[in-house]
Amino acid sequence: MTGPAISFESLSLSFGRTEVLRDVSFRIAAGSIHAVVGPNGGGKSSLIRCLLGQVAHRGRVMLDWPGAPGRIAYSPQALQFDAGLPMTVQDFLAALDGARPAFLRPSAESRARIETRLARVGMAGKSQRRMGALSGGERQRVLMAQALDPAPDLLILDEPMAALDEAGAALVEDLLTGLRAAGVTVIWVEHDLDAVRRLADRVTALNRQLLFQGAPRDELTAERVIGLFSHRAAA
Ligand SMILES: Nc1ncnc2c1ncn2[C@@H]1O[C@H](COP(=O)(O)OP(=O)(O)OP(=O)(O)O)[C@@H](O)[C@H]1O
Repeated sequence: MTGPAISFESLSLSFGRTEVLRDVSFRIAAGSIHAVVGPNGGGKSSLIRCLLGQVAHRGRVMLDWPGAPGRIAYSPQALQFDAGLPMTVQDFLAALDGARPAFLRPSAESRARIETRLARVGMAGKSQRRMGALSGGERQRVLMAQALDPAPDLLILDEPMAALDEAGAALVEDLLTGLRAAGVTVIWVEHDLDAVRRLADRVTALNRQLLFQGAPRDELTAERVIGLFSHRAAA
């Protein structure tokens, strides 16, 4: 076991007058794959931003590590950047390494490591492609590549399969299975409920407030699923 347990306690978040999360409390077990599901605008990404410390919120988020705090990695839902930037995949991954100034050519060792990372996500040989020229799925794979190396102890995935084709989704499923075996804690925002049923240990459903949580096979019944996605986000 390398990953932490995570407790959200009475988490509330508002943007101006809009209440995005209301009194949300739940716990994620150490070393588990924990899915967060819910309708668009239901507050899933906002919950992640609270966990990452990116937004001021009420309530508490606590990480309970089994030993010394480990590495936290994050693969965001999307990457915002100017598509015209002359930035290659290699430039992007090297800049995130942060070991040397971004304008210097990465060392041979760093370039080899980037190639290995890319191969792991099915992007072998694409390090010289321009980031702005990648498809949505390829961009998603690059985001996964940066999250997986160095090996994380806590991995936060915000809709990793959203832009992926079937092969890409299968790759993410394989990666998740490997992460579980390694004892990594994974918090996984996902719309594909079949994938959640197959892979997640626990699921939490959010629509601004906590709707239900438990084992996916018990909780994601047909009725619940219809109820979950037939409404817009709560006002
Ligand atoms: N910085 C912000 N300022 C104002 N409102 C925001 C901000 N960020 C998010 N919101 C609003 O908070 C609500 C919840 O958004 P959030 O992105 O957390 O939902 P989500 O469940 O991740 O949705 P999706 O599945 O569409 O990604 C939405 O109504 C969104 O417009």
